[in-house]
Amino acid sequence: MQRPVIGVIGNSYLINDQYPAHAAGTMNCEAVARVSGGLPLIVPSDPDHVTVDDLMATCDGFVFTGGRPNVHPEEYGEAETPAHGTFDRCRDRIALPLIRACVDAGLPILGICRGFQEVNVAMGGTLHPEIRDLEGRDNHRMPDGSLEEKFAMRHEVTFTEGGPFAKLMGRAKVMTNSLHGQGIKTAGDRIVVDGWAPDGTPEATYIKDAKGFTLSVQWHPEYQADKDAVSRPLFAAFGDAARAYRAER
Ligand SMILES: N[C@@H](CCC(=O)NCCCC(=O)O)C(=O)O
Repeated sequence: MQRPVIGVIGNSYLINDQYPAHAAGTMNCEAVARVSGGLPLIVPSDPDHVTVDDLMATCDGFVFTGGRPNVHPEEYGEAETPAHGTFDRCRDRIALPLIRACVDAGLPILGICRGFQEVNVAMGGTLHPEIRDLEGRDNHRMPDGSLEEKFAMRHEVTFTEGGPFAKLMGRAKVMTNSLHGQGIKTAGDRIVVDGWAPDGTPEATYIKDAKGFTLSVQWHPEYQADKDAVSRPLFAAFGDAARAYRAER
């Protein structure tokens, strides 16, 4: 069977501060190709170029990747403030309806960092603009330094005993990296938080009663996914779900 086609939801960049480009991190495509066994297809996140129907007809799964710009707070009914940072309204306009359509259709999705936050907002949840400013919460932002230092293990994540993440990982606690400023404030409809950082920040979710794969994580499993004992089962299970979806349709 042909490999499942995995839409890798991209971000907008200005190369050399001048040349507009749609791109997705190489690590995401490597994880999809090497660990999920899928064909990575980078998606330009702009409703002028792609539609939800086009994408669903083409792809057997989607990775909603990380990205610096935050989901616009209007998407969850809050007014914009300086704390909300920068936005990518084009990605919001594709990613949020695409997530809802995939959940309805049972098409597998994997949310990563910004993608994890998008899944929550798409289902009606809200976000804190800056979790390190909250009482008792830690700084989860990306550290300075080399790529190795940025993606180094930073904190434990504890999963619900017997939940899908604990079953997938074969253990209730794992170590993860951490490269985000925002976090889930209220969980959306059917969003089940299944893993937490030591400060209580939600780190792993799934969508209750969804027909397809819906696991999402606040950390970045795409970093060295083929070598990492936490990333590997996640991308492998996502690939299995996309293969099953492709075989069925
Ligand atoms: N904007 C959100 C999400 C953070 C996130 O996805 N970080 C990864 C950035 C990787 C990149 O620059 O491509 C937040 O800060 O919470």
